[in-house]
Amino acid sequence: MMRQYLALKAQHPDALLFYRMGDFYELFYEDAHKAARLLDITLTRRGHSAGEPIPMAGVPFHAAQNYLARLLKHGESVAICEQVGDPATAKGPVERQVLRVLTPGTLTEAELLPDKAEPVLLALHWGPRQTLGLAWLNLTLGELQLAQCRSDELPTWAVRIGPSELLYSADLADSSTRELQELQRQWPALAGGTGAAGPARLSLAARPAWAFDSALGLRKLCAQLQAASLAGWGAQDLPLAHAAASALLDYAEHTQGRALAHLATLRVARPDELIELPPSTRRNLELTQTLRGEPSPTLFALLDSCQTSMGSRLLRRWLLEPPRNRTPALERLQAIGVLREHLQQPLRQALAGAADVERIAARLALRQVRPRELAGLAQTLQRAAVLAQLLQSGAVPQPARTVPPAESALLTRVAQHLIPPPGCADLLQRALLPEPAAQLREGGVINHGHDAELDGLRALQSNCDAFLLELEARERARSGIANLRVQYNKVHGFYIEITQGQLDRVPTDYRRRQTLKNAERFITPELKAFEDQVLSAQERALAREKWLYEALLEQLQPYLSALTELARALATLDALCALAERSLTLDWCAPEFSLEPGIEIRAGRHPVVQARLAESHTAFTPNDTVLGPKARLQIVTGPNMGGKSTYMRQVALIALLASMGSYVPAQRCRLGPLDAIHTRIGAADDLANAQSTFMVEMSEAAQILHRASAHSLVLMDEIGRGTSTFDGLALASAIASHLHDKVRACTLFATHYFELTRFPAEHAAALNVHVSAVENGREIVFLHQIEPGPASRSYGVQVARLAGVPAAVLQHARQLLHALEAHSAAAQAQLDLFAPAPSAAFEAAEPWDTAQTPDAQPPAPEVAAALPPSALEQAVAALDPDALSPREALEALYRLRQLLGNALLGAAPGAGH
Ligand SMILES: Nc1ncnc2c1ncn2[C@@H]1O[C@H](COP(=O)(O)OP(=O)(O)OP(=O)(O)O)[C@@H](O)[C@H]1O
Repeated sequence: MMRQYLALKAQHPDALLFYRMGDFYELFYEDAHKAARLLDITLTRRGHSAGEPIPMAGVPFHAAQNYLARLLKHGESVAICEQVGDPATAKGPVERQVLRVLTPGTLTEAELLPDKAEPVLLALHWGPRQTLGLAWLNLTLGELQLAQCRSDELPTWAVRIGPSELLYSADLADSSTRELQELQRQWPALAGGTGAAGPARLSLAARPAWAFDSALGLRKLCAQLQAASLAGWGAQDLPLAHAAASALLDYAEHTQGRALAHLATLRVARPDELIELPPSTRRNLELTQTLRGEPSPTLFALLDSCQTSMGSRLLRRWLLEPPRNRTPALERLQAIGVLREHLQQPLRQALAGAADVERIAARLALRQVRPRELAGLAQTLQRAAVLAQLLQSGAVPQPARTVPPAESALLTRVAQHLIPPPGCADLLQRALLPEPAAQLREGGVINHGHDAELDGLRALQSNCDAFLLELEARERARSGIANLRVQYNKVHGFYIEITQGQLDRVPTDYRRRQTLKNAERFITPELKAFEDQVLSAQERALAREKWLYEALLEQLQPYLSALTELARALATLDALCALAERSLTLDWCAPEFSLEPGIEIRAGRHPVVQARLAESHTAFTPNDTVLGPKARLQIVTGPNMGGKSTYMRQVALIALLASMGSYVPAQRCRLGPLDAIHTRIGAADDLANAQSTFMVEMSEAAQILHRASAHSLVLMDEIGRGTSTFDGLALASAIASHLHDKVRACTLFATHYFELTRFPAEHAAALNVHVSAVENGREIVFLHQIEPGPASRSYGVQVARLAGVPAAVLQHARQLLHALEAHSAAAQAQLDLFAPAPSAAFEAAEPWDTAQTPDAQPPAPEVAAALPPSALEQAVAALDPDALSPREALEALYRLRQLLGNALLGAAPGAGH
């Protein structure tokens, strides 16, 4: 047996081998040690090899799923080895075979996968001159994609693809191996942004160098797609990607133990087709994970009111892969518009409870589908027919003012694909019991009336009771033993039981089977013959059911592509209905797109912050944003906690929602072309990688300066904070200048450096805005309203008070602040800079209109001097100190203070100097 084990293990050196022995899967040697450690199961020993005991650990086969899920979560692969021979007839160990290899990137088992996760397998092939071929496979969707890029772009592509497992050639150059190891090490941090709900670990699997063969890859792809060339897919001239695909397909087939019948879609991914959302953006905007790594509260958690996991998975892809081309978004918006009007409710009701047809179709193709999954499919096909009808006829009460569903090309296509392939549902209903057993091995799966032979065998079993009763009556009459009983148990089969007192009346043809204390058990030739027939009927019925089930899977294969389309239509409809529902519930509006670069948002809200505030019945203050070629950079100032980050993030979230084709949390939104959303927000220390806060901050800033374009949206939150004031200020100014002058991206630049509020004075397309706050005695009240002009104060000490800093420290800080303000020449200069700008300028800002006036800047000191004197100034000028008595002087001082108080409270805007 160990020889057999070692031979099988040699074929799967990288996987843990689950070796089936009776009711257990056993692991030996190193595998046993690893499993004992990862699964917390007992390590035992069995027999000896070369004088040493063999380490062994095992898990019961009926509970294996749970253990498998845990191993896969740790990024392990598992080869499942089953007994395929008949123990009764085997000489030596029963024949065993590895029937399936479970790896993180090739899972299809619903019970081993989180509902919303999609495992992706990625293969890489390095070419000459730092080039890289990529091929990746989503086995659930049956979708294969190819791309070629520069090798230094690997992290960006990896984040976009979100693989659970990565294949590379065993003879990879050292430098590339190091790149891969680096990627694997950083993966938990990067994966936080991928939205990959799979393992946070990236499994690396080395494959033999010969598996990466370009010509072979091309042949395999053509064979898979049943085409003579890949030209139709635009994938003919991608030799590096073909080499990667060759290893990918080989590995996928190897793990599934069969060809991938359902894989019929190929796509070539281009670097510039999607709006770039770098890992930092996905993380900072908390798209699918909070900064703490939790799934909620996030934008995706708020959006996902889907009724099915297929819908949720598709919605997640829409969110994380928004295309630059606006056509898909426009189609979705149009469909949402129709659904909002009249169809959303009944469709959502019909969608609830639909089976995961996407995964079922994949598992059907791989012949791994279970009976209950097929029963679920049968029901869902009926549902899909209802949905198609609802969509096509709009068969719900139509309000007078509605657009028929046909107005949406996308809904029309969805409706067509929802019509179940003719014959498929019938076949399933005829072949399967309405509630089949969970496992085929127990029987009870195939329907009555589907197969005459099975019906005959089953009849034999069910006629059994009648026969036994009849036999019992007959034997009682023949022997004259009134309490004679015919019975059955698992160990002894059928027998006739006679109590001790009656033994002398036992007929001569009875053969003794067993002796008990008070009774004897017998068998007769007739009963024996019956037993053989019944027991073999049971076995034959089970074998027949297995055969019929296999035949059913075969009959279903031609429906695969239609089922995959139907799954996609269900997912699309579900995701669209969810977006329609959200837009109604949360009061969102349809965005418009424009060819002019820029973003215009009226009464925009941060959807997640708003939802969180709503829980405590607190209102969210909506804000406007106007960015365009003539007003492309906003310097955002204001007190800590004032709402700067919220404001900046809401702009990015609204732009992203619009780009994915969702309604947006605003009263109006117009969005120009967008190629990327870059963010530099809050420095997270990367201590594990020995990078300081400042280093992280600067490398993120560097990436943005290199990658952003005039069509990008850039959020910079407090850049330069991590170093000394002068260095930080100098860097922040230089970065803002570069973004403004060279990159020309739409930029929101939040800063606590008040010196930067002078920036707009020297840069035509920059303007100051600030979040407002008012002081009420020593209290600070945040208004969260974005207003034109720079902030006048930072309120740091007040915020520290809110945060519970001890009173003595606050008092000390206040004294220091006064001293600093009084003695610093810089502080004097700042006072002029902080004066509010004329408010009219912001109201008028209209980047779509070239005549707008971003140059509405805070008045420069010399301009201020030209203004008419204020009431306070006039009062001071009118004083004649020499002519005042001490008492009059005191009264004058009180009067001046009152005038000063009025000016500071803003009784006369613009006159506070
Ligand atoms: N528009 C708004 N309406 C209502 N509440 C808001 C709004 N914006 C922000 N808030 C509230 O204020 C809190 C602080 O906001 P935010 O983190 O954006 O401030 P900040 O100015 O970036 O602070 P800091 O400078 O300290 O980073 C938020 O958690 C939210 O509760």
